[in-house]
Amino acid sequence: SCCIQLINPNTSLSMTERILTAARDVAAPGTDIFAVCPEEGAPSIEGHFDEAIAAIGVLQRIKEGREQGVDGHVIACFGDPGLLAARELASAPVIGIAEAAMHMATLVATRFTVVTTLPRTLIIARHLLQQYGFERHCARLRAIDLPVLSLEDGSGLARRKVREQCLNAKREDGVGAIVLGCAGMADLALELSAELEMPVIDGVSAAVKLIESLHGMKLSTSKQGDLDFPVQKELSGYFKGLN
Ligand SMILES: O=C(O)C[C@H]1NC(=O)NC1=O
Repeated sequence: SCCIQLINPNTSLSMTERILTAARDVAAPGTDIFAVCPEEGAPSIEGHFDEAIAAIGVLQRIKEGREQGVDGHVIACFGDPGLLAARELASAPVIGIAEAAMHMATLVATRFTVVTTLPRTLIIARHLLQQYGFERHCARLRAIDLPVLSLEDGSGLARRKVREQCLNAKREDGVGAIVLGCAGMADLALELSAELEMPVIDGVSAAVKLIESLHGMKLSTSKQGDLDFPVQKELSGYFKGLN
């Protein structure tokens, strides 16, 4: 069996619930998944400032998950905030949903488009493409120009905008796959894949399956080199219990 800690780095409980549902829908029979979010922080993550804030909450939860002995951690925010810091702190594998979705896209298509929320967050996806080495695989970055929490407002507007951008990508971008650039879009992947007749990939599902694969291969985060546990030192104030 495999126990996965799903971390929503933003503090919106409704989003955490929806992310957990999407994860459980694809989990293998022997996989248990539970979801957490930071006690304090940003209700949505829409830029560099929000990412910095969120990373601290992610690290807090990573430490708790390590102490609970989880078999893997998913950082369920498309910016993968705190990913490498989390890997230093963790024993088990840590997978971000952006890297997971991008990897899966390269396995089923030669090029993909990313569809995310606010245009100002496109640079974050661009930075990740550079960091992960996927720049040449990504043909286009698109945004629906709505805030992250518009995916939670029940109006259906965000879903319609995501569908619109996916149709544009299929028609214009010359890509074989689409990556959904927000954890809050997780529940749209299957219906859009069916309607567009092409892989529309959600990072939450992708990350869960990658953790299961790593677990099955008995692979954990390497402690050889730069992802070793953090250098021991006296951390003060809020950070006291982090190391
Ligand atoms: O950058 C985005 O649009 C998506 C990112 N923000 C957030 O609060 N959860 C996410 O997946």
